[in-house]
This record gives sequence, structure tokens and C-alpha cells, in this order.
Amino acid sequence: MEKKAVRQEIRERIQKLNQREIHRFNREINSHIVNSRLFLEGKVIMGYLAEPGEVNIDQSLQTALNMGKTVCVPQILEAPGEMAAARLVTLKKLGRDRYGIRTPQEPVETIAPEDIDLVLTPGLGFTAQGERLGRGAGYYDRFLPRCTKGVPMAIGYEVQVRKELPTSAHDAKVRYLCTEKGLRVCKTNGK
Ligand SMILES: Nc1nc2c(c(=O)[nH]1)N(C=O)[C@@H](CNc1ccc(C(=O)N[C@@H](CCC(=O)O)C(=O)O)cc1)CN2
Ligand SMILES: Nc1ncnc2c1ncn2[C@@H]1O[C@H](COP(=O)(O)OP(=O)(O)OP(=O)(O)O)[C@@H](O)[C@H]1O
Repeated sequence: MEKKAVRQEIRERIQKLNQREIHRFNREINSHIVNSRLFLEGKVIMGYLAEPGEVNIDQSLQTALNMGKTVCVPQILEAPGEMAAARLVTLKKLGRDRYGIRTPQEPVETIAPEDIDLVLTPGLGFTAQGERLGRGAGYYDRFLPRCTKGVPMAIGYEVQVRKELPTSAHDAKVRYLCTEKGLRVCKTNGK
């Protein structure tokens, strides 16, 4: 199956989740994240500011801020497909980027990708082997290889996990996969 068709199929599965399930799953996933060794030991954590349909990890980001960690989130750049890590200091008072995604307000401090310890990675589809299907713009496929020590942990609902996914040579893999069921170590390595 082509990537586009698989994205559509997974979107439909997410849309079938009801609000109560979504709330419970988000709570469970945030608890798995903040109790993981990677999170507890990480000093610089990259997350994302969720949109509807994505696992909301605001709670984990707030916990990281409360613990005094450096927190960053994607910032879309002018160059096509390129993003940077922008420091997040508060979850209140956020702006919107060109896609309507919440984003830190200017002026923002940019965090060097090689300084990031843990990258909580959104996406549409995942496999237990660490393959990841994104939204089709290649932002994370370009960014993850620059995070030389950062461990990529995919965040999603169990309905987003598939036996297999269509992949390309440039697709960046993840090392961990966190869903409401728990945190899995991916079988074949990401980076
Ligand atoms: N919360 C969050 N922030 C993120 C990402 C993400 O997946 N989730 N990204 C991860 O890459 C980057 C933004 N990526 C995007 C990639 C494609 C489209 C896009 O093509 N949007 C279509 C609508 C279809 C859709 O919603 O995907 C459009 O604007 O027409 C938007 C954002 C950086 N920030
Ligand atoms: N590392 C890369 N270097 C150059 N082009 C890339 C790279 N990664 C992806 N691309 C391009 O970006 C586009 C989107 O790729 P793809 O469909 O694999 O995205 P995706 O898995 O949804 O990615 P992401 O979640 O990273 O946004 C493709 O046109 C692809 O050729």
C-alpha cells in the first residue's frame, strides 16, 4: 500500500477513538513517558505541541519544565522541510505556526540538535521495528539524523501501530515506541 493510503487509513482509525478513550490514553502515555529512565535522566528533551488527533504530551512537557529540564519543540523554518528546535519556557501564551500548530512566541532560543537527549516524536504510523510514517513533509526524517545523541521515542496510540509500513531509504527510525499499552524497545534499532 502506498504511504498516502496508509496515512488515510490510520487517520480514520484515530477518528474512531472516542473522547473518553483519548483522555485515558493521553493520561496513560504521559505517565509512561515521565516514568521512563530516558525522560528522568534526560536533561534536554524535545517534544511537540500536539494538534487534535495527536497524543497530547503537554503534561510531560510541563513536568519536564517543573523538573528544571531544558525543553524544546519544532519550529518550522523557511526552507522546505526544515525545522529547528525552539526552546519552550511556558505552555501558556503560545503563538501559531504556518500550519496552525502551537509554537513558542518570539524571541525564541534555538537548541542545537546535538544537545538533545530525548526526542518525543509524533507521527501517523509506527511499527514494533521502529519504522515511522509521518505526515509526508519529511521534517523529522531530516531532523532526527542531526540529533546525534538524542534517542528518538515515537509517541502514538496503539491503533497507529501496524505490522508493516511502506518505507523509503530516507525514513528515520525510532528506538522506542510509547503507546497507552506501554513503552516498547524497537526490535531493529533506529540510529
Ligand atoms: N504537533 C506537531 N508539530 C509538528 C509536526 C507534527 O507532526 N506534529 N511536524 C512533523 O512533521 C512538523 C510540521 N509538519 C507538518 C507536515 C505537513 C503538514 C501538512 O501538509 N498539512 C496539510 C494538511 C494535512 C495534515 O494535517 O497533515 C496542509 O497544511 O494542507 C503540516 C505540518 C513540525 N511540527
Ligand atoms: N533526509 C531527507 N533528505 C531529503 N529529502 C527528504 C529527506 N527525508 C524526506 N525527504 C523528502 O521529504 C518528502 C516526505 O517524505 P516522507 O513521505 O517519507 O515523509 P514522512 O515519513 O511523512 O516524514 P516526516 O514525518 O519526517 O515529515 C519526500 O519528498 C522525501 O523525498
